[in-house]
Amino acid sequence: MEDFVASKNIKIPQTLDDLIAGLYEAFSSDRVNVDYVHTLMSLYKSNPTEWKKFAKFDPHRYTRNLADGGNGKFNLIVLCWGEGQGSSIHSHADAHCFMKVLDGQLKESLYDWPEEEGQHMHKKAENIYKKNGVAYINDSLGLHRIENPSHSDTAVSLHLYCPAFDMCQCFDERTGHKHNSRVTFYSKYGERTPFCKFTDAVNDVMGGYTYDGHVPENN
Ligand SMILES: N[C@@H](CS(=O)O)C(=O)O
Ligand SMILES: [Fe+2]
Repeated sequence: MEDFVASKNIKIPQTLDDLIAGLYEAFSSDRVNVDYVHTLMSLYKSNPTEWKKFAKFDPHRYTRNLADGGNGKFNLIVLCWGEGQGSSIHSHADAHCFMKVLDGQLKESLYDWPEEEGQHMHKKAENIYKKNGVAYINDSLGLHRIENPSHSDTAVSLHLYCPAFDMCQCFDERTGHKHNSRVTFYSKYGERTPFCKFTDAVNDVMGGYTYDGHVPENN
């Protein structure tokens, strides 16, 4: 990574604001340089005083808290994982997905896309990411599930999605059956989003039962 830093002349982000400024620059053109963004996110050293305002936990499920809308190019989201909380196996709506651990540890289980329904899904790898580690996935690499494996410590991660998305697919590990799922924001810019019951056909929600003012199309 150091060679890459030297050769690309990357300015090391000293603060979360520096990181966000670097990301705006990185996403100012339409081509996403995955290695560059990965390096930039790795170089930022997590400082809780900078991201605590976004980190809102829920006792029942992991939360998604919008930190920056990336000028319409990307979403930067702080995810909070209580002890033992995790996501279901899911896809990423054709987006680039970067995940940096800000606190604690997270376990990623990687799966192949199911070839046909009715078969147990194949787990192809398991990775543990420690504080400041960065993971990357997109749909061509497969599906994943993230968990906080600790039963005594919480975990926090910073996710960058480009482009932003509000629906993805979730999969049943035993059968490969998939269904559409809405991804919501538990808070935006540090403010809790108001509760609302959805009335459309999508009944699964990732990231907290909230309504963020935008109703996606029915599935
Ligand atoms: N992609 C998930 C988080 S994770 O489990 O990777 C989400 O945006 O909610
Ligand atoms: Fe994910």
